[in-house]
Amino acid sequence: MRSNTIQYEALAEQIESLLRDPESTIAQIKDEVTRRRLIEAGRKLSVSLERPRETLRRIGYAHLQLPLSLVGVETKLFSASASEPRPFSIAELTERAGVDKNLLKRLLRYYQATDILAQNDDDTYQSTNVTRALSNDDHANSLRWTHKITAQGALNLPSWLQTHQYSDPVGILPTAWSSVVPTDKHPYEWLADNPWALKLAQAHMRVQREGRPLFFDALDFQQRFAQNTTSETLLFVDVGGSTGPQSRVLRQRFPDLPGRVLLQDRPEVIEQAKADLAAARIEAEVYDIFTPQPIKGARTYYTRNIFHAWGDATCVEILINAKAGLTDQSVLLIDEIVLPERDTTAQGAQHDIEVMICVGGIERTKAQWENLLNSAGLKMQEVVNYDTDFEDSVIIAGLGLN
Ligand SMILES: C[S@@+](CC[C@H](N)C(=O)[O-])C[C@H]1O[C@@H](n2cnc3c(N)ncnc32)[C@H](O)[C@@H]1O
Repeated sequence: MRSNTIQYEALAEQIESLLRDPESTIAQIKDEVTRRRLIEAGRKLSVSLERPRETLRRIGYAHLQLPLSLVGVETKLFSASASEPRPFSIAELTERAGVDKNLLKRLLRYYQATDILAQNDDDTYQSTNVTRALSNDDHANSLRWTHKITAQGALNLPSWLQTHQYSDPVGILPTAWSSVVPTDKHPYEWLADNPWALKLAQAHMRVQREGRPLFFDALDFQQRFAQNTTSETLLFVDVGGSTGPQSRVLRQRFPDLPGRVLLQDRPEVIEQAKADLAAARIEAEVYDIFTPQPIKGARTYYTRNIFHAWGDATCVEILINAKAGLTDQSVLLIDEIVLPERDTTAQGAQHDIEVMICVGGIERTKAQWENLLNSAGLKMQEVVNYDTDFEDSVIIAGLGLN
């Protein structure tokens, strides 16, 4: 019945007409929900129409995307072609990228065929939204991180899981990644010894958050946690806050809110970030989450993407240490993915595998979170989902149910 009413040829022509001028298509789609629906529907339709050999090609050649993208980044081919909104000849790109002309023609053929660059005629190419996305410094560092770290572990995952008899690798060291890197240190210790990798990791974390909503968008921080404060009130303790993206947002959104904002992290991170943080009115101190929280009675203790790096027993230890700071007036705000029991998004599931590979971590469901909190003698008060694409949520926990 349904197949009689749908005109598939007309539908294909309609989609092709959208692709003839992608820039104006993007400009015409005004709302984010429709844009996301089109992306998901297009992706799922494409997979569901595949014949077996097409499935094999999609999966079997996926490994080329990352290294080939990195070649375009490192040669500055992408940044050169995205520098101006006009076509570039192969001769011009050869000069800018410093790549042999014959090699460049082969690379450009791959980039055109995989929609990374658009080809205008035999000899000219022009940037697209994809080329522009790959031209940004943080994005380049995120690709370098993925290439050097996550991809190595991902390629090693089948044999690593087999070696571990396919047990759930939560909290197991060495991880799939560190088993291919010459170190017996925990990945965080290894990062501390390798500043080049720490820089890439921080760029990767920034990029992952780009354009995504924040918990501040779903919760009125001032209304909920910052009534009747003075300049001495400890408003927000950003535990494992890295370079302080969230503390900065708090200061920017509530510039006149009286109270202190304090960021805690490992020594090498604090050393690198403290001058910048001070300029943004954020105090910084070294604190190890494996010791009891020395700051007592702050309004909020905030952690983002900390617990997903650790197994359950370690998380309970960190929570018990966090509890040492809490009073009845305090809450713990745990900003992490909370996976649904069914129909998880690809983004949420990919993050789970990424933390498994890199640090032996796990993204958890609501029931798993509640279990962890109860084991540490804490109560889950509320879970506020603020990004359905990534399953991002903030869990509000405390000494009691409130
Ligand atoms: C995935 S990053 C999250 C950073 C930040 N919360 C954010 O969301 O952008 C994890 C952070 O935990 C910090 N960390 C790891 N081990 C720690 C420890 N033992 N004590 C304090 N911080 C730690 C790392 O240095 C890093 O900044």
